[in-house]
Amino acid sequence: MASYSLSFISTPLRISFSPYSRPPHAAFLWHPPLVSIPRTRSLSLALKGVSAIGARGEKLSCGAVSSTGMAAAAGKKVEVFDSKDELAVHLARYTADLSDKFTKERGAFTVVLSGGSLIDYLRKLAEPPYLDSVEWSKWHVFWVDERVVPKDHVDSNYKLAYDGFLSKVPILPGNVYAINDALSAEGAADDYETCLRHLVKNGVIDFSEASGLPKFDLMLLGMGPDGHVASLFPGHPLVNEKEKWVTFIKDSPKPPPERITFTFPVINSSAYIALVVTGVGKAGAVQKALGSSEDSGTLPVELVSPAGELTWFLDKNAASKL
Ligand SMILES: O=C(O)[C@H](O)[C@@H](O)[C@H](O)[C@H](O)COP(=O)(O)O
Repeated sequence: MASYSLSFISTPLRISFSPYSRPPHAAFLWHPPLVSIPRTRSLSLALKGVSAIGARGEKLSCGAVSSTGMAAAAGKKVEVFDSKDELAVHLARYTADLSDKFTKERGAFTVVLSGGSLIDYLRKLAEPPYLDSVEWSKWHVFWVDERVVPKDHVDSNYKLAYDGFLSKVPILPGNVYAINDALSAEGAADDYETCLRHLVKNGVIDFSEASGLPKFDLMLLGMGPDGHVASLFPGHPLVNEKEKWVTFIKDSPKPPPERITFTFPVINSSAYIALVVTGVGKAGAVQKALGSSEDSGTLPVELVSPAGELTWFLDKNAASKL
C-alpha cells in the first residue's frame, strides 16, 4: 500500500495528492489528523466516500478537497474548482505532468481531444511556463469524436482545436491526426480506425495486450448536459458498440447530425482520462454519475471507466448538486 503526501495548492481548504503520475489504482491512505478542515457539508460527503470505500477494502485513488466540494470513489478522482480559470490552471499542470511522464517513458505522448468547451480550458498550456517547457514535438493529437464537415467549417472540432489551441503551440503538423473530411461518415470512421491501427503497429499509440485495444496516454473528454461523451448519446445503440474502434452516427441529437466517434472499449482502454465539466446545466448529470440520484438508467458518462485513472475536473456550478 502506498501513501501520498497532502499539499496545499491555492487556498487553505484545497488539498491535492501528488504526484499525478502515480500508478493507476494505487492505494490511498487517509490521514485526517494531518489536516484541519471545518466540517462542511462537502467535507462530510467526502469523508463518507472515503470511509465507505475503505470499509469494503477496495483500492482507491485519492480524492481532492476544495472549498466547494470533494468526492472520492474507486479508480476515480474528483476535483472541484471555484472558477473556470482555476480549473484551466490545474488542467494545464495535469496535462503537462502527463506529457513529461509519457515522453520519458515511451518517447511519445498520445492525446485525444473532444470538441466543445474543453478546448478553451486548455488555454493555459499555450502560455508560460508550459509553452516552453512541454516537449510539444512528442505530442500526437487525435479526436475522440469529429463532426463530418470540412476542416474549415464552423462546426469542425479540428477547426475549434486548431484555432483555440493547436495553432498556439509547436506541435508538429504531421502529428495531428484529423479525419478525412472528403469521405462519408462511414468512410471517415473506417479511415480513422485504419490510421489508428497503423499507429499502433508502428508504436506511436500504445497497445493493451490484455484487451487487444489501443491505449491512449490521455483522453480529454467533455460531457453534454444529457450525459453524453464523445458522440455516444443516451439511448443510442452506439453506446453498446463492442467490435469497432471508431464508428459513425448519422442521427446525432446534438447538431450536426453526422459524426465519427471512438467507442467505449477504446475510450476505456486509456491510461488516463480527464472529464472536464462546467456549468450548472450539467449539475444533474454530474449528480447522477457521482452523487446520489433517484434516476434509473445509465448515462453514457457513467460508462467511462478506464483501465487507468479517471479524473473529473468540475467547476463549482457543475458540482452544485453533489
Ligand atoms: O463534438 C462534440 O460535440 C463534442 O466532442 C462533445 O462530446 C462535447 O465534448 C460535449 O458535448 C461537451 O461540450 P461542451 O463542453 O461544449 O458542453
